[in-house]
Amino acid sequence: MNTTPSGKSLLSYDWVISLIQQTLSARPTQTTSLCTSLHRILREPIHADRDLPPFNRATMDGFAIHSADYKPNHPYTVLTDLPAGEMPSKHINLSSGVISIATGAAVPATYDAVIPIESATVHHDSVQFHTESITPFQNIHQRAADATSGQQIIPPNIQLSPHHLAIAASVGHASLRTAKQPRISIFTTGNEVQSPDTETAVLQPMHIRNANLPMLASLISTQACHLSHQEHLPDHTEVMTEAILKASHTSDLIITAGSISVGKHDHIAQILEKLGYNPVFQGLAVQPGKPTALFHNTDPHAHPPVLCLPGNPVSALAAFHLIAIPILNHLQSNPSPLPWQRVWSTESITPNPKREMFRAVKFIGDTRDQIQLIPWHTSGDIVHTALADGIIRVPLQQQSIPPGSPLPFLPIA
Ligand SMILES: Nc1nc2c(c(=O)[nH]1)N[C@H]1C(S)=C(S)[C@@H](COP(=O)(O)OP(=O)(O)OC[C@H]3O[C@@H](n4cnc5c(N)ncnc54)[C@H](O)[C@@H]3O)O[C@H]1N2
Ligand code: MOO
Repeated sequence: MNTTPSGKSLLSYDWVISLIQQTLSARPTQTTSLCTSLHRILREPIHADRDLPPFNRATMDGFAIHSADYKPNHPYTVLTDLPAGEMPSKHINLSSGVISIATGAAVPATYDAVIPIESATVHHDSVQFHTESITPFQNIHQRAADATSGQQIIPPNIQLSPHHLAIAASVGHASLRTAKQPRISIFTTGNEVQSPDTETAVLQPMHIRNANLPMLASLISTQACHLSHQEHLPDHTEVMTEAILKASHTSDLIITAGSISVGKHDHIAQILEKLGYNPVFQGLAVQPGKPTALFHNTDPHAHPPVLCLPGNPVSALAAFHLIAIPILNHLQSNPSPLPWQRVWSTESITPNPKREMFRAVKFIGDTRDQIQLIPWHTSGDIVHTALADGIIRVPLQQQSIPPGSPLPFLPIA
């Protein structure tokens, strides 16, 4: 049976994703100013407050004309010049000639076409055009062509990009209703793990430097959330308990790395259980990332969920992409799926028949859909990811996967 050493069954990755969706609740809604709304999840539909464009907009600098009156090389009187943002004087009889018009100006109702300046020869207040014929509404972006007043133009629950802010601004939203971003605390663990700035000469032979803290903190910065705290903890239950309790006040999710396997010095699960936490899942049939666990508390208002990533840096990297990002998306009701894409293997791959394998790969050639495995030296080897473009998902199966087979690929941040 596919179990952890403590006898619990390992859950499939897909099952764990559905458990996340069933167990965690989405964050509340708040109002954010337009300029602070970038990358947040929109929680309201945005409607056009008037027709878009609101008037027949000239799309070229040139001359506004009534198309039915058009004759090539005929001299037309230029009645006035119309810059964007202005109206022609009411005293001008527009049907007695054409007007010079700027891109972005509202074309008066008398006219239904704009001839670009490049097709015109101007002589004082007279103009002739060289084009053979013109068509109604040429070079005019017609009123309501983009949206009619009241029409929904951005649906709710999408992640806001700069162009969404442009759309919202154009219909008069100086602020938006968005999902509150989760505040995240990160803890790495381990007495052997020293600060990255420890000098080589000072580092003990049995010590290593902290690779996970900068990696996880920067991964958080790629997501729509707020890093409220980051700290390295020794393998000391009281210190770890205190730190987790303290972070509970300022976090909507706590992420730990390490100390979650089955060894004597792996304390996190027992600490969480003493604090009233229960596992949502603990142990996945994946490699790397097997010990990954999610705990939630019987008192979720006082104690945020805790996601425990394995300490091995490649496991933490993979589990962040595979598990933490779906959790962060779910907390904000961001329905975006992970950006899996299909790639083709250029070599034969031997799957793990008990655990779905996730492996670092790099693209071969320019098409970015042919991949090569990067040799794997255990999940402790972060060095092998240096040239990785992403990870592939290798299905659970006995038979080897022949070259040319399609596989799901997830880019790494
Ligand atoms: N008897 C068993 N032992 C292990 C099992 C198992 O099923 N039975 N699972 C293995 C797997 S798979 C993994 S993954 C690791 C995960 O263990 P932990 O999450 O408890 O992590 P640690 O033991 O604390 O550390 C593992 C490894 O990673 C290094 N590490 C930890 N933190 C950092 C850091 N911040 N920066 C760099 N490297 C770090 C640590 O020194 C260890 O070498 O358990 C297996 N064992
Ligand atoms: O799950 Mo561990 O992350 O396989 O090495």
